[in-house]
Amino acid sequence: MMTILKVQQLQKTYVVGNTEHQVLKNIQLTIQKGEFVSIMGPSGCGKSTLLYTVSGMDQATSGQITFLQHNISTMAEPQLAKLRLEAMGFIFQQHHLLKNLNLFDNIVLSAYLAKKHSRQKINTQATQLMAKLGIAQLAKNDITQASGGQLQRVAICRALINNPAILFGDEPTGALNTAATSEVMDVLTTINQEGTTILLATHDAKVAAKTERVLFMLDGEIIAETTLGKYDPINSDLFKREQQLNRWLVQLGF
Ligand SMILES: Nc1ncnc2c1ncn2[C@@H]1O[C@H](COP(=O)(O)OP(=O)(O)OP(=O)(O)O)[C@@H](O)[C@H]1O
Repeated sequence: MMTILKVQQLQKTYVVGNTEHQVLKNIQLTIQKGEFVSIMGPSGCGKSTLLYTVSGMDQATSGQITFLQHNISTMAEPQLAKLRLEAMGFIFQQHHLLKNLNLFDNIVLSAYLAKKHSRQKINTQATQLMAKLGIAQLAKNDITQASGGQLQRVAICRALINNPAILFGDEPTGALNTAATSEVMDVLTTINQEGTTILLATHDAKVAAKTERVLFMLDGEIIAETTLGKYDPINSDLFKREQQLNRWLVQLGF
């Protein structure tokens, strides 16, 4: 096993007026390459802050964050931005696609900016990704010509275009209906099976039940975790996984 992300004694404090608000308290977290991990916990417990801090989008107050061989905690912003572009993918509750570009161009834009590969190679990769996610026919559409679930799949293609080592998701299914949530989770499961490490925050136990390991946060700390093992859409008993997770969440008072 190879550790992809190691977080030690991470603290994050926001100062609002004269008041310090400690949002992350002494977080320890290790993610192995290839894992699919979710973070649950009540609203305001710090899930998003944790994702943004470990990915270097937000600065830690103290502690150490090691991503691959990079010490994120001490990296300068230009290097961090390059690392994020080349090695991390992000999906959010809202797709944040640009409305003046068609869906294909939304996907390729960050890879064109990264300039690591020729446009021809990037276009081929985008076409393959869209086909894999079942949205090839939407390439020329704009964002008003696709459903919420389809747009989120476009956002996933965009996040994967630079072949990131890790994909972060902040409530990636939060704006979707049940059917679209299930579709997106199946897509993420396939991507994970193919080797991409995934860390996502979710309120939804049905989403977390499809992940391999679930962390529970309360008031800025990870207070518990449970391992469900890899979800296999063909052979896994999803109902059993959901029951197991719900029992655990009830024990935690969630
Ligand atoms: N930029 C900021 N300045 C001040 N306080 C902030 C800032 N961002 C977040 N917070 C506070 O930090 C705490 C944790 O917020 P965060 O969004 O990380 O929680 P969360 O668990 O993701 O919540 P939700 O599930 O509702 O998205 C909250 O009390 C929030 O108000």
